[in-house]
Amino acid sequence: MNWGREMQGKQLDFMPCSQWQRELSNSATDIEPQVRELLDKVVEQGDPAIEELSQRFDGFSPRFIELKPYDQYGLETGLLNAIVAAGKRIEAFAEFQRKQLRDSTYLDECGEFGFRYQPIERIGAYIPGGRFPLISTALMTLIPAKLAGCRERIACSPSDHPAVLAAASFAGATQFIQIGGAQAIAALAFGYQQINPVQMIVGPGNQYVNIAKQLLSNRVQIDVAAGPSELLILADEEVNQEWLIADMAAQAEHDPQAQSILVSDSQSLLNQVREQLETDEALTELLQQNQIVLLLAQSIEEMVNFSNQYAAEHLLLADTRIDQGRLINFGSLFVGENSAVAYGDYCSGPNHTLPTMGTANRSSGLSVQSFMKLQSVQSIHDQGRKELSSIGEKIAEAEQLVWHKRSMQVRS
Ligand SMILES: NC(=O)c1ccc[n+]([C@@H]2O[C@H](COP(=O)([O-])OP(=O)(O)OC[C@H]3O[C@@H](n4cnc5c(N)ncnc54)[C@H](O)[C@@H]3O)[C@@H](O)[C@H]2O)c1
Ligand SMILES: [Zn+2]
Repeated sequence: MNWGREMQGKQLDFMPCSQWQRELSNSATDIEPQVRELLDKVVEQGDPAIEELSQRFDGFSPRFIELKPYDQYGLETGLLNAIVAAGKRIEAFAEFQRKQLRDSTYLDECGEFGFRYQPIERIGAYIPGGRFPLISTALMTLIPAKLAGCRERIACSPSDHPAVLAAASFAGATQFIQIGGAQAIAALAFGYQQINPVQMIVGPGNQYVNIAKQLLSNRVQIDVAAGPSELLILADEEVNQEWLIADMAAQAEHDPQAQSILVSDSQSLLNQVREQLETDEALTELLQQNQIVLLLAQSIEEMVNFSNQYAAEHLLLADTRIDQGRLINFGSLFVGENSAVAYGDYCSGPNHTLPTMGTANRSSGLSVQSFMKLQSVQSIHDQGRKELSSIGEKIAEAEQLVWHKRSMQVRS
């Protein structure tokens, strides 16, 4: 059924949100063998393979670029100030997060037990640069890593755009390598020249980058599955339609597969939005390509349920009837129509690297915590030895692990 089209002069209903299914892209699997081959080549040949791939796909050899202070790249003042202002806000949020991550212990009759946060020592941040130099990605990946306390923070990008270098410098990259694609991910994971293999790789990228990260995820920690951008808006009749239309078009412009969905229980709102979209050729096209989707809910309840089941990367709550506490699955929640997702993309503070494709129902976006390990620490005191032996020995006996039993027995 062709929802949203006119038939014999009569508007059909909008597609009910209960019938909407997210389309899962399988295009990534097509190039997987190709990326696997590139990585195998690096495993076999090492640095020369990385150089050859960089020449083949980008026409240059990887280059270590020494970063200057961020204000020495000759950037136009307005842009430089904006990078600094955005960077400071992202840093303030990361610092706030860092402060919440407190090491902690408790004492009981057996000893002292606790946990501590430990930064991952060496991380790599991929900053895409094929199509656009992504200034904000440099800030969003490197700043939390710095605040977490990661000792080495290696930025890789095929771009040597001065704004990317300035942002990487402001964000505290300890090294910068101009290298792109799967070969950049390989260089980070296996090491390259003076670079030792990193323990974690973050940052978005095209399919070559993402598949390389996934294929190497048994060697290195990787960040969220950041697929095409998604926006879900829950709206009531009072919303500013012009603002929401701009928000939907904004997330759709990230990528031809990016998608913005508006869900409302008001058919009249959806009708008005559709009418406005259809006054513009480009916006009509987004509607026809399903990059903007308008869905009708039967009730507020259904809007909440849809949102929780869809688990959007970005969720904009533009409906004063819905309590934000009822929304449980999203990458980042934007409350109220003032809160444009574009602010979050660039400069409000919280991270823009977020889970997509429904993975927000089980995973989180990038944060200071992503760059840290949670370690447990225990210290048993004299009285505790006896107490714990009396418990553990019995279990070891049942498991027939004699030396386990013995190691407790000798202490009891
Ligand atoms: N989800 C997010 O948060 C987020 C944010 C920003 C960007 N992105 C995504 O990042 C991507 C950026 O892509 P991009 O291409 O502009 O830059 P990129 O830096 O990710 O990729 C460019 C590199 O790809 C490699 N490459 C290109 N063609 C190749 C081929 N045929 N075989 C092997 N390697 C090849 C080259 O080495 C090149 O340097 C976009 O898809 C964008 O949507 C996502
Ligand atoms: Zn965006």
